[in-house]
Amino acid sequence: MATLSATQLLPLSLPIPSQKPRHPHFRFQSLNPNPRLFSVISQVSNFRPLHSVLSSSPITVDADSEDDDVTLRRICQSHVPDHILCRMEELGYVAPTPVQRQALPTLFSGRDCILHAQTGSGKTLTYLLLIFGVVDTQRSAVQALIVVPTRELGMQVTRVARTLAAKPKQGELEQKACTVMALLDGGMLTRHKSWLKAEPPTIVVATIGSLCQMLEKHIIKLDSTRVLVIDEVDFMFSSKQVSSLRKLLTSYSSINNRQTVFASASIPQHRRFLHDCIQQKWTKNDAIHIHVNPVQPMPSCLQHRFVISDKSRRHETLLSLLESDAPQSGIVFVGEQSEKSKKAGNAPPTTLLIDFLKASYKGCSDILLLEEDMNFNSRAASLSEVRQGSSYLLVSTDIAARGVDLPDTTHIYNFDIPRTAIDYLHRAGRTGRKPFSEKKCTVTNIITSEERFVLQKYENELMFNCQELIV
Ligand SMILES: Nc1ncnc2c1ncn2[C@@H]1O[C@H](COP(=O)(O)OP(=O)(O)OP(=O)(O)O)[C@@H](O)[C@H]1O
Repeated sequence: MATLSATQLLPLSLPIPSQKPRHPHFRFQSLNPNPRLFSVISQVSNFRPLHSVLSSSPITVDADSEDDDVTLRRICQSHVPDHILCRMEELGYVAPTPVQRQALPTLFSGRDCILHAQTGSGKTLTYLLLIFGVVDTQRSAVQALIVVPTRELGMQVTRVARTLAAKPKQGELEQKACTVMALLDGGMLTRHKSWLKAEPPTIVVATIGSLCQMLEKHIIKLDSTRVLVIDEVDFMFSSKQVSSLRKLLTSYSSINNRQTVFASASIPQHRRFLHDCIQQKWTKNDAIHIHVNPVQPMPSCLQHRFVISDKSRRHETLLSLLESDAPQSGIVFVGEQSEKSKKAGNAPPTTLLIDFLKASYKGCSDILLLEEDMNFNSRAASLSEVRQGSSYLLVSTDIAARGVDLPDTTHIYNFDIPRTAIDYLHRAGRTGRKPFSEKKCTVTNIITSEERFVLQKYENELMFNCQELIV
């Protein structure tokens, strides 16, 4: 069966970070920079999974059963309507990913949950299955709310939800189809207002700005909301909109009426976060942290490389990398333009790079740009072109680093080194997104010799090895 040894369910009685962990196994939660310890951790935790020694945890998760053949249908059977399960299988979701296997039974039990699992591990389907299990499509009210950081991620989640919720075939069921509204920055809020007034959708996928506008004007009501999901929760709490988020969690809806789910591949200081969730009443007291594969924060199918290049020669270095890799589909991440450079009237680095690639790289006809400064329509056009194309090269800022699911991406290039290890994890996680595939995907960093120590720091924090490549 799949190794579930690293699965760790943290119960309420967690030590807050300033305290010494109550149980020595808690040390496995931290990202240990020592690669030797990595194997020790695996062995020890194999020997004694944490949740098996924590008798205070009232939840037994089915996912740890010795059943290799467990299917998503079996896990969801008595919770999710059959037509959703059929649709799910038609879409190819048959076997559960580790996070689905581990989290769904807990979610169906009604507990608030922090879903903490690798990029591309299937967290979206996990919380959507919970939602489909809870909502009653006969009722005309917003019963589930999913909050996302960007319009791009919102469109993607909406698309998956709508695909799963596709109207049951005629005569099959008398059930009304589940309606899904995308209430996202850059959308036509007047149209949404009329829709919300006429017949509220069952599920709303929203960015916090647009949502709060609707809440302040009392156009959207959350009294009937039974599930609230905050996706990319660590990013949301570190964004400028944190006060709106707090308000949403405590004033606009109440923990007693809803089940709260937080999801991300990175939750720094997760024990403190869980503690805060309970203290601040963002979740109920028995909220649980489900951490899948904590000893390996990034998918194992990723190969990491670096190339040392002079700043002034990075365009040429990237070009020779592309020519030798000939990637089927890739994303090139470029850092944001500094304020100083903007004030000096310089062209953005993304524009300079895309112009260079269009003029000199012949390996791909679809070279596209995605960045914050583009208008929403152009951003949507870029992404939909990328989704339709069989081969693409997307030049993007970190706007594409969180949540965006382009499963065919085989290569990531960090043209500029990410600012933090967490940014590295999310950029790298735009590839290796086929849960049951063994196919290797590549992450390549173009760095200066001075930046080598920064990359080394990320390697230690995220426990991966980066091989030097000479071009
Ligand atoms: N059970 C499954 N079987 C096959 N594919 C799956 C399954 N669950 C999810 N997927 C696919 O895995 C990919 C990644 O899923 P998803 O976008 O939910 O990842 P995520 O965990 O939210 O990642 P991130 O942290 O990067 O946002 C998607 O293309 C999705 O269709």
